[in-house]
This record gives sequence, structure tokens and C-alpha cells, in this order.
Amino acid sequence: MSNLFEEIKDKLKDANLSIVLPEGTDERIIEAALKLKEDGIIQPIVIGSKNDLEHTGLTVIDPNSYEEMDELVQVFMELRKGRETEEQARELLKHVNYLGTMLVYTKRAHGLVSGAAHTTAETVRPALQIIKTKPGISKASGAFIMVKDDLRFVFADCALTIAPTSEDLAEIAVESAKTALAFGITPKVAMLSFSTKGSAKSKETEKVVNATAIAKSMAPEIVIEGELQFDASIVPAIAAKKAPGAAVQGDATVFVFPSLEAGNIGYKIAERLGGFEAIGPILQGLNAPVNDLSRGCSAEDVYKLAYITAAQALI
Ligand SMILES: CC(C)(COP(=O)(O)OP(=O)(O)OC[C@H]1O[C@@H](n2cnc3c(N)ncnc32)[C@H](O)[C@@H]1OP(=O)(O)O)[C@@H](O)C(=O)NCCC(=O)NCCS
Ligand SMILES: CC(=O)OP(=O)(O)O
Repeated sequence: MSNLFEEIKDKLKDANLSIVLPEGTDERIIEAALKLKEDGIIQPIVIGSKNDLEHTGLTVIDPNSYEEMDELVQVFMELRKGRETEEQARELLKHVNYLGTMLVYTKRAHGLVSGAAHTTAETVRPALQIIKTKPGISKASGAFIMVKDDLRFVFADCALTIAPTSEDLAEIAVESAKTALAFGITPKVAMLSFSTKGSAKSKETEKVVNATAIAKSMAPEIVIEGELQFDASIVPAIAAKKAPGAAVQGDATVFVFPSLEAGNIGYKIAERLGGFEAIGPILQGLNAPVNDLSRGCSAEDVYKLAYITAAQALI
């Protein structure tokens, strides 16, 4: 993965991109912003108090004195088509995540990383309302790149859709395969379940069976297999027993979890017990890159996610 970051930095060298970090009151954010500034590859823009942050030498936007706030309020009201009054819009844009998201929407910044001090809902709701999903994508989803030594996997959805339908899971599978490709991972997608190839039958397993069929029809060029238990997706000998002839033979690289419960719990177990580094959640399917952090993140996580976010802006 260290190579991946070197590759990313190399690609970004002449791109002149800026990433907004709305949580200027969090020490981890400031530490990461200073490191990004020192690298000189992407420009961090921190939202916070100019007085408190003056000594850092960082580019700071202060919601209380931002000279372009009136313009942002007008743009926000236009895009929200009268859902908020001007007073409500002004109030919302005092929230750092709304202001940061508007900076991205109006192309004053190329991407946003937040969530060290906010919940996922507080971080992503402005992006869902303002930046919205790409044409043809019905729901955004959140993937993690899981890294340990030379192993790299994509786990999804670990962040957004609480109870995905078969259609949602299929879309998550295709988007996750694209995320894998974008970060140098050859996608082999496992649609996870507690059943392998009909070993159990229930509405939950049927949902994954249907999702697999839909995903295959959406992207016949991608290797997608399901329904698979985790062991059958990652251990060749178990795949040979439980799923002989399946397109994935213990060599899956992209794991699509059947619900947010499974995905969020699964990535944290791999991270905290399995010793994997969890980079993300990387939001997939949005019109511009906005990425959430776990509140348990380190300054290093913020720093790395800022590079990943900038790399998404180039895709
Ligand atoms: C993602 C989440 C915040 C959206 O919830 P919400 O804001 O209550 O959703 P709402 O139904 O009010 O929708 C708000 C807007 O977002 C849009 N939206 C909601 N979910 C979306 C999705 N997955 N993709 C794209 N847009 C979505 C809605 O269409 C709506 O847009 P509009 O205002 O333009 O009509 C919610 O599903 C959630 O809390 N998920 C779990 C997050 C979490 O805690 N994850 C674990 C830690 S990572
Ligand atoms: C991604 C995630 O689980 O975020 P948090 O730990 O902040 O809830």
C-alpha cells in the first residue's frame, strides 16, 4: 500500500488540487493538514476560527467571516429549490460540513474529508443533498480499502445503506469493483451471505442470490460470484468444497456485505482483531469526492484519506 500512496502522490504532483477539511477544531485534522501542506502536493483548506488557527500558517476559512458566504447561501437555496428559507440556509451553512460541501459543489475545492468529530450521518447528509449521486446511480455507498502487508481488499457497503435491496447490493458490487480498479486492485467480487450456493434458503439468502444475478447483468465483464460465505470467498480449499466451479475460488478481492450491520461490524473486526489498516469509508457514486472518517481515526488516517480523496477527483 505504501507503493499505492507513492503512485497516488506521483499522479497528483501537477494536478494542483485542494481538499477541504471542515473540522478545524480537531487536533488530528490540524496535524494531518500540516503534513499535507509540508508535502506540497495537495492544498488543505481548513474550516475553523481564523484567530485560533492563525499560528498554523494553514489556509483557513472562517464561517463567521467568510466573504463569499452570501453567494454560497444563494447557490444553496437555488439547488434546494425552496426547501429552506434564506434564514434556514444561512444557519445550515454555519455548520462546517454544509459549508465544506458547498465549497466542493461550487468548485472552490476538489474534495472533502470529514467525520473525525462528526457522525457519518452528519458528514454525508450535506453531500447527499448537495453533491448528489452520479447519473445512473441510485444510492451512494461507502467502501473501505483494507490493507495488510501485500494484501489489499475492498469491503462495502460499510457506511451508508442500512438495509439494502437486491438492486442496491448489485449497484454496490459494481461501484466497489470500480473503486478496486481505481486503486490498483483487480476486482473479483464476492456477494457475501451466511449461505454458499444454496446451502441455506431464506429471504436473506434470496436477496443476495438476486443481487448477484442483477450485478452480473449490469456488468458482465466483472467477475462476480454469490451467494458465498466469507470462508468460501477467501480460502481456496473451502471454495473447492462448498462452491466447486464458482467463478471466485477463494480469491475474492471485493467483498459485498448483505447489510450495513454486517459490513460495518465486519470491517471493524478485520481492523481491530485482524490487524488490517482500514482506509475509508470512501464514498462511491457521488458527483464529487466527499469522504467520511471514523471518529476513531488517527491523524495518519486523515492524511491518507485526503490523498485518496484527491485521487478520486482525478478519476
Ligand atoms: C446515509 C443516511 C445519513 C441518510 O439518512 P437521512 O439523511 O436521514 O436520509 P433522508 O432520507 O432524510 O435523505 C436525505 C437526503 O439524502 C438522500 N439520500 C439518503 N440516502 C442516500 C444514499 N444512500 N445515496 C444517495 N442519496 C441518499 C435523500 O434522497 C435525501 O435527498 P434530498 O434531501 O435531496 O431529498 C442514513 O441512511 C444513515 O444514517 N445511514 C447510516 C450511517 C451510519 O451511521 N453508518 C455507520 C458508520 S460509517
Ligand atoms: C465508518 C464508521 O464506522 O464511522 P464511525 O466509527 O465514526 O461511526
